[in-house]
Amino acid sequence: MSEDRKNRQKRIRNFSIIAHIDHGKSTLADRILESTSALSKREMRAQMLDAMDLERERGITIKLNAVQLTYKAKDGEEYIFHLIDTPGHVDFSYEVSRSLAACEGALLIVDAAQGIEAQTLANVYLALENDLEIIPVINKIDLPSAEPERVKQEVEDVIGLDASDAVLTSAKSGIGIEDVLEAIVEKVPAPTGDPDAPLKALIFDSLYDPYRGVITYIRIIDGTVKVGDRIKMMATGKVFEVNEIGVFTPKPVNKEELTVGDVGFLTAAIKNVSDTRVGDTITSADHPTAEALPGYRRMNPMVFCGLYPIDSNDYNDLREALERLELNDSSLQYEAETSEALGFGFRCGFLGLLHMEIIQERIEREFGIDLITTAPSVIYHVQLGNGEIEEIDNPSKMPEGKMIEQVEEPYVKASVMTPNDYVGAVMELCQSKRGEFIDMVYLDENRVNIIYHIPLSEIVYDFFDHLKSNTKGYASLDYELLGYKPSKLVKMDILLNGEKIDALSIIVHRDFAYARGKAIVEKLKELIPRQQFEVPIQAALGQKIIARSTIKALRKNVLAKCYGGDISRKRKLLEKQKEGKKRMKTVGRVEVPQEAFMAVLRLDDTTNS
Ligand SMILES: Nc1nc2c(ncn2[C@@H]2O[C@H](COP(=O)(O)OP(=O)(O)OP(=O)(O)O)[C@@H](O)[C@H]2O)c(=O)[nH]1
Repeated sequence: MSEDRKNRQKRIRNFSIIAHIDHGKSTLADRILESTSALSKREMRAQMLDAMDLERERGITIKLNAVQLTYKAKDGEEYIFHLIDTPGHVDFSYEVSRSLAACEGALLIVDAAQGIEAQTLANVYLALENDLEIIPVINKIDLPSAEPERVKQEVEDVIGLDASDAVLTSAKSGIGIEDVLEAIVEKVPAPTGDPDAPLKALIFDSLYDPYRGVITYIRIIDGTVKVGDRIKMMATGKVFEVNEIGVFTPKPVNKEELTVGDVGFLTAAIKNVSDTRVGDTITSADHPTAEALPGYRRMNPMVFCGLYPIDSNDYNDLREALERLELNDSSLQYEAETSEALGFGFRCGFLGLLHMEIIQERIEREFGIDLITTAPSVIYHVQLGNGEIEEIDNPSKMPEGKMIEQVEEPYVKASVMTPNDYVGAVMELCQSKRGEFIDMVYLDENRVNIIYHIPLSEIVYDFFDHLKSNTKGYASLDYELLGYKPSKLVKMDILLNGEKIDALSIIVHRDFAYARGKAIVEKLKELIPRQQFEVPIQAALGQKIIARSTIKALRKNVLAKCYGGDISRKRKLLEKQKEGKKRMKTVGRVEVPQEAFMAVLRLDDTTNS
């Protein structure tokens, strides 16, 4: 038995595909699935690995997936592949690292026309950190603008990888797919663990299923696990009995055992997702291993915002929705908060803006709850006169100005790769976002990597959108947290009808406060519909009003037309009004639409200049 396992182990290859967004990762994964006949053509829906609707719509990959495939190689042997999917967006690099820890190799896809982009490099570093064998794949060679030789050279010069035998593919037209499969067999090392040693399995993801409890996605590093075994979670010491074991092909298929090198799933009537921490080690309860795997470093959310139900009766449903989402997404954080303006809601922490938007959309779609979201904020470190340091993730909680000694904000190191022609545009954008120029490195005669230190708060909102539009989509961005630096920051309050609206407060740089305040009150004037009465909008620093505009009163009352007579007509009109109010929240006496809460940050280019 043990011999069989060892023989089988030699034929296992565990790998991920890493790429910059849109370089063809999903398309290549589809081709690999097709040609290892995991699915019949008919079953094969486009982009099978991107299972969730949202992912398909947005064309991005969020959740990790692991598929077992079999491939009959040219040497006549049948190999077992585990393809572990990774997300491609900059917000999710932590999840990339998680899946890479379950692999021995990675296919590095580079677009033959575009060459290396910011996340190509970022992903390579993650793969190197995990000691993976990297196989360069130059994709989209069918494009007229493809320059595979130039891109190979770039891979050698910029990444320092030997690209002489890089695989050339067109995932779209199916060219080079067999070469990719053969390269996996030849270059990715087989797993090295011992099938007879005590069990050591890495949890790289988990998912809550209402019927089966928590489903953990595992990679076996040492030992073997069978149905009926008693297993122990090393972080919590909790013991469970294994109910089900299996692999995804991509359909779930139950198995009797998983052994060294296998990547699959396990259920054990685990009701509480906190018992299966991603990165934890599962071992045998009866023959435990002495040492757990190193695990993952915990990723802290970087962006925070308030989520409030429009209908306050939905509060409990919103709590439930967040609980459910957290089960499958350990990087989501939330805690209850109250706002004078918006009532009861939650302060939530996200990895980035895209993560935030995805969660928000899922709550609205999957749970049917209409939300008001407040403008996202980063965490500020506020040093008080008495030496204490407070961490502030909600601008309205900023202490009074006179108590503050100093405010620090998080900075990131941003690298922007761009064609030469847009260097000016990129630098202008970075400067306008309070960026500090650090370095500029030529990748080849036409492409540059520009490094800036920029406050995270300036990056999170619309930096990426501006970058794309200022460079016609050619520039790419990657960033990592640098640390905290002192800044001249102040809280700006917004008053509607004389009342301070806590959910609209923001933290701004003092030098930009006046321009920003002016722009915000003008924008709010456009966004907030006219009411029955005049509504002044003011921006204030402390007690001092720095900008003001006024929404004029509505001239006509819709009901006035009804002459008090026909009651059903009156009701209809009221219904109609209600429809129009869907995404509004009454704040004090003023009805404020969702867009207004975002408008404090999403302002056009002019605000920082
Ligand atoms: N011409 C050409 N287009 C390709 C090729 N491979 C992928 N594409 C196209 O490139 C676009 C992006 O491909 P995806 O496979 O979705 O890219 P991805 O890297 O998975 O993107 P994310 O999932 O968003 O990270 C799609 O429109 C594909 O049809 C190729 O070999 N040639």
